[in-house]
Amino acid sequence: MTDPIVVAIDGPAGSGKSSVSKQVARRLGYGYLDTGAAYRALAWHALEHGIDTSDAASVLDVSADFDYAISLDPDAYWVRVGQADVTDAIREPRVSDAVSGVARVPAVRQSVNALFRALVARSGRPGVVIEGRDITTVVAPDAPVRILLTAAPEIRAARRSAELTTHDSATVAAALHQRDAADSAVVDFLTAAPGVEVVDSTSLDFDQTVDAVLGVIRAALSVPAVDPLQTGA
Ligand SMILES: Nc1ncnc2c1ncn2[C@@H]1O[C@H](COP(=O)(O)OP(=O)(O)OP(=O)(O)O)[C@@H](O)[C@H]1O
Ligand SMILES: Nc1ccn([C@@H]2O[C@H](COP(=O)(O)O)[C@@H](O)[C@H]2O)c(=O)n1
Repeated sequence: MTDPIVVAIDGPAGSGKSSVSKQVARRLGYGYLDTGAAYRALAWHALEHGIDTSDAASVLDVSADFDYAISLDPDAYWVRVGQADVTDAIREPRVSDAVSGVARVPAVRQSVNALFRALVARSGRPGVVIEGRDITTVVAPDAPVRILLTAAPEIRAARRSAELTTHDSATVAAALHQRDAADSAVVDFLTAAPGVEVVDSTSLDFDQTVDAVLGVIRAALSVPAVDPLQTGA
């Protein structure tokens, strides 16, 4: 079997990476791999064990019994740690606040990156849209399609705030920007590496952003502008 086509997408928090990538994967019949979910699940696992995620040695310790699984099906997305379905739990603000500590541990990054490559290779799909922070530069630097998905910081904060209606918008915005600052000290996802196409969704709605990303993919892969899923054929 041939290796799947890899569409690599990076970007800051709230730029639309997961929602847009999932929809793009659906439209192309590709798999969808959310790499942030692995870091979030490990942060959740560490919190369950009462670990301080800013302590790298403790994070490494707890990662030894981290039994992680994720679905690459964009229509049936789930994340598990052992027998626990953590799909929703890993989106909680307490996990978002803790995740950067986990993600800055080099041994953790190496281990999850190897897992991501293995998941893509055995996906059984013609292609996989894989999104995160270092996909275009570290995980899949040779991918035929590499995109940096951005949006103005205040727009990203407003979109995230609209999702987390139980939290006040200033708190949500501060947490999002703080996470970006911590994460960007580890990997650069704010500037496009050479050969990476920028899609700025600041003044695009969701469907327009999906179309813009599909346009970049089609141009890179020389795929016709009309696909069967889009026309309902
Ligand atoms: N172009 C867009 N216009 C309007 N809303 C959008 C657009 N793109 C994404 N959204 C919405 O913004 C919110 C954040 O998007 P999403 O969760 O996909 O971002 P993300 O980059 O994966 O964030 P994080 O890195 O924090 O997980 C979602 O509610 C999503 O539906
Ligand atoms: N390739 C990646 C992906 C994610 N991270 C870290 O995980 C956190 C959660 O990611 P989301 O995409 O779900 O927001 C993120 O804040 C990073 O700390 C990463 O380091 N590399």
